[in-house]
Amino acid sequence: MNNPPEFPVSTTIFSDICEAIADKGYIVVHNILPIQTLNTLRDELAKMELTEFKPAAIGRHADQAVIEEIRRDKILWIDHSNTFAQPYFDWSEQLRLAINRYLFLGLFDYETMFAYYAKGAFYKRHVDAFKGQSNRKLTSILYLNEAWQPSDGGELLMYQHGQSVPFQTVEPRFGTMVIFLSEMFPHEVTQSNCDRYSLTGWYRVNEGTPLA
Ligand SMILES: O=C(O)CCC(=O)C(=O)O
Ligand SMILES: [Fe+2]
Repeated sequence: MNNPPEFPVSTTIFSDICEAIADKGYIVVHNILPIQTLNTLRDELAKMELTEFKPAAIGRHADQAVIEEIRRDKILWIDHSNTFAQPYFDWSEQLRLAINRYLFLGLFDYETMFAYYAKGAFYKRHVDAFKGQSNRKLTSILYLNEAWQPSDGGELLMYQHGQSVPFQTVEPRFGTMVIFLSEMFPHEVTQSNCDRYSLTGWYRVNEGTPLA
């Protein structure tokens, strides 16, 4: 067996993530980013007018009534023009390079959005990418809810395909990140009983890259 590539000492978390993705397809990590980075993301998110958040869509063909049956979150795409998120983008880029080096996934770029679930919002069971139909390969979700309580709901439930009992429940606590292969796990967000904030990203392969 080949030795895994070496990682800089300060980034052993990347090797842990790569190993977990290779082994079981997902990982949940707590306190994943420096507290300053998390605080900045939370502060900037709080400053953004919630009116800037738009109801999320699902594919091209569903009408708004159908969408609201499936998901009630509101989203706001962010990119490099949002300079406050640079440390987050730098970290995400290091992860992309590590994954490509270790797993040869050919991740090409990264799209990311803030998601806001108001009281009562949810997202029914779905997969982020269908095999052969999407260039989304890897999903990352960073939670930014400081005083989260179990009674607040809004949990991420992860399923194996064909199973109706979740194998993993993730509480959307401040600084927790879940990373998973986008095609591999159906998942849902249970009804949130209070405001719930997250930063969701998808690593994509290049359009035109044949999907395995
Ligand atoms: O916020 C979460 O826990 C999951 C969100 C999700 O599944 C999605 O945006 O596709
Ligand atoms: Fe999803």
